[in-house]
Amino acid sequence: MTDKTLDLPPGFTYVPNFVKEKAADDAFEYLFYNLTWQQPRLEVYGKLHLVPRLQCWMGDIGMHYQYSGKLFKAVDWDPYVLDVKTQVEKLVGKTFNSALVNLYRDGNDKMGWHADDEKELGPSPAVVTVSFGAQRSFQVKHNNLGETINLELGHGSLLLMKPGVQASYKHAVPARKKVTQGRISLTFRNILQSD
Ligand SMILES: O=C(O)CCC(=O)C(=O)O
Ligand SMILES: [Fe+2]
Repeated sequence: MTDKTLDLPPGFTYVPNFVKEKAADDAFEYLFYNLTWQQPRLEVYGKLHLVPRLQCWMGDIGMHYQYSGKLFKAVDWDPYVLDVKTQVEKLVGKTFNSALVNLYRDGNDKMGWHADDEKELGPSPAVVTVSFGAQRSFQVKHNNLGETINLELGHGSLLLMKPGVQASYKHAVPARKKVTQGRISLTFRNILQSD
């Protein structure tokens, strides 16, 4: 696999047209209407807040995921997401047993700064994001360097964060008030322990 965008930080690989445009259009529509979306409440500094996006956690049977002190039980693989997973695994050369699927209904929905560094992912996970719908900024910031790098994740694109990235960088999807369209991201992960 070659890095298509040369100014990415080390450990990041971006593939703009991982899913072709027409198939990506169909994928957005299909996922939007067919997944069971949830908007969990998470506790932040002792107060419960609805997460500012919708999500669907899926994976192999028995997978669960601890996130901000809350346990999410995976629903069964959606057949289309499973198909994308197989293509991702071929490209990346790693296997994944779960996916957090995020729906940003419009530019008000967002995800704050974090690393995908939950202990269930192991010390040095690979995380892959496949995006459908509105182009959104994906910001990346090194833990010791101030600079925020803006990546634009397009419709049908794939972003790979290689092993090691989560220990050094945080990432976020900031609000973009002018964006009126939705975006869905499939974020493939490998959870080490299961029931
Ligand atoms: O929507 C995205 O591209 C990023 C999502 C993300 O960082 C996550 O699910 O942990
Ligand atoms: Fe993340």
